[in-house]
Amino acid sequence: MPDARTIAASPEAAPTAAPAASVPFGPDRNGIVIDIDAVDLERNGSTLLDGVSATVRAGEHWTLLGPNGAGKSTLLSIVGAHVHPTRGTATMLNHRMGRVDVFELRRHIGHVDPRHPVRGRMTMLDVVLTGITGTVLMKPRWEPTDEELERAHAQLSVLHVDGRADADWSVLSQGERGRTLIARALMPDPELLLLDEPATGLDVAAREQLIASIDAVHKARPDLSSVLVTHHLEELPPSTTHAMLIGHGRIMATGPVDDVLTTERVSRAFEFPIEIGRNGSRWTATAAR
Ligand SMILES: Nc1ncnc2c1ncn2[C@@H]1O[C@H](COP(=O)(O)OP(=O)(O)OP(=O)(O)O)[C@@H](O)[C@H]1O
Repeated sequence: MPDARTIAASPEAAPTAAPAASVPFGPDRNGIVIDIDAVDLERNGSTLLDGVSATVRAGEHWTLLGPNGAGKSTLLSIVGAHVHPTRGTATMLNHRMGRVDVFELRRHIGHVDPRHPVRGRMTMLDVVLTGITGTVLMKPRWEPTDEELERAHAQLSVLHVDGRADADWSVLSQGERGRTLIARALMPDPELLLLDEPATGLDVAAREQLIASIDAVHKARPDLSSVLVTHHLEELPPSTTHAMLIGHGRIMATGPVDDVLTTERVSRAFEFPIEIGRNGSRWTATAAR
């Protein structure tokens, strides 16, 4: 059995940390949905996050950018209430980690994880419906209501894949899977949507459709806030409002997207000369000559 010191130092989110909350899950009275304050995360003797602070308000769409190993997914796992900070505080939807049942908190956060493990025979619609139960598999003896079925189809329709609702997961393309996972994450009607490299492995057409779908979701749900992790500026939806650059577990720049995504700041974060450009509502990044 682990001793008390091991438990206290464990970064894994304890499932039953505190009594059920009476405060509703949503923005606080200042409209803040994510409040990360002076967060450090240590694992196996390494510092993965070092003094990270971030504030996200309702309706903002953030991107978290940085080189491989910078700490992006680690930060997203704290915001998704999967990992506790070693030091500092993480408050999402007006509930601080350590004082809230993380399972309850997670039900209000849509998390699109490209490594989502679908098992057994499931259709696209089945996978979307598991967003209601918060499970990987269809819950035994659980049946969706007509309203839930209608909502699942409506989500797939916004993402332009409703025609494939009955297709088996095993035959879906990467792009169809990506959009299925977004629809799944939206099923509980979350206040916060986290997207971890949603365009990984997509061809250019599927990537463009995905970006258009994310924009459509932002338009359909103006109160929704989102955080999208990527390495590629070309993958940023035009609806992106803010950006954070992260390097070696530290924040390098944060603020409105046009202030942060500059040639100088991006080059510093990636430790490589990169020229940032705009192509209409999109961003480009090329090696500076
Ligand atoms: N359990 C762990 N123990 C020690 N180091 C870890 C652990 N988990 C992650 N790391 C390290 O933490 C650093 C940050 O990892 P993270 O996955 O957050 O980076 P990232 O910015 O998302 O990277 P990528 O762009 O490559 O996905 C990496 O160097 C990784 O090897």
